[in-house]
Amino acid sequence: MQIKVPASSANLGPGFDSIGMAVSLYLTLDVLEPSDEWVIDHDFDDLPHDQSNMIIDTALKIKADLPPRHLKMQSAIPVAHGLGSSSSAIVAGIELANVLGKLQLSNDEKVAIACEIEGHPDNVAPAILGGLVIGTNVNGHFDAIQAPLLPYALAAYVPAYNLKTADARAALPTSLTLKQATHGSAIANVLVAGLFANRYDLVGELMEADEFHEQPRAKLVPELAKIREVGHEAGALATYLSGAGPTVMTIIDKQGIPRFKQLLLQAGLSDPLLEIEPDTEGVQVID
Ligand SMILES: Nc1ncnc2c1ncn2[C@@H]1O[C@H](COP(=O)(O)OP(=O)(O)O)[C@@H](O)[C@H]1O
Ligand SMILES: N[C@@H](CCOP(=O)(O)O)C(=O)O
Repeated sequence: MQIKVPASSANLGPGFDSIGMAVSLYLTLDVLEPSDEWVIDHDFDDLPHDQSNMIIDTALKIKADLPPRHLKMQSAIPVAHGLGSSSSAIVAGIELANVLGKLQLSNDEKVAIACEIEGHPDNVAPAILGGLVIGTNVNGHFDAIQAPLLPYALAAYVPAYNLKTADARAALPTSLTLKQATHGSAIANVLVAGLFANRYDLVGELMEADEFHEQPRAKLVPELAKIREVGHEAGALATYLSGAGPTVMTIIDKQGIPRFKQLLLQAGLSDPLLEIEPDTEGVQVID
């Protein structure tokens, strides 16, 4: 049996900690034979191979008496790069507990559990549900709703350096003025309305008008401003900091990507540019 989990690109600009999109990079987890101890094979130097691995740790948080298995994990999701690698591990762990423990969890239950672990829904909710998802917690429960996807391709600029989410969150202010909070929230509100009204140009403009997190994080990801400028020249709809970075996501017509890539190189930006697209399936179990 195999569990397949998509990466996720969170925030989409002003949707900080609330809006996220599943994207076509995947973690796969092969559930192999029973074992005396939990063992997970993978090729990531910095990740553990025992039950301290986030995938197994998450599964045991949900069902502590799961009998140990030999697992094999492969992932195209760069770790600590703003593409939801930690969330993909959490969601894989929830699904592992769900299947091995025969829990029959609903998607809403998976989302609620994942949000409680991660603390915010904008990676785990799209990784579970697929598509573009908007969520938050209210009165002690998390809820997430899918919104229409933008009919565009995605180009993810992936700098070589890592940026742990915790470090990028430490760069944020602890408070905002009422004016900043209400205006930043209003921008996100109109972005969501624009998604349902197919007002793509307005959505693109609002995606680049975040007032919560991109400015204080700009010093950690100096490429963002330049990529956004090059994106405008290439006719992209929008460019935003993917999650906590350093990945920078550009929403662009597929046929515009080659010229975008060429303009980035001319601007001295030569790190990998991944041509991806939204994922619409979310977490899958493949027998
Ligand atoms: N495939 C994986 N398997 C197990 N743990 C993982 C995996 N991917 C990420 N993690 C855990 O998540 C941490 C990175 O989380 P974070 O800083 O939030 O980065 P990201 O922006 O990629 O989510 C890693 O240090 C590791 O502990
Ligand atoms: N809203 C969070 C999103 C973190 O996403 P990740 O892919 O970097 O884990 C934040 O911006 O801190």
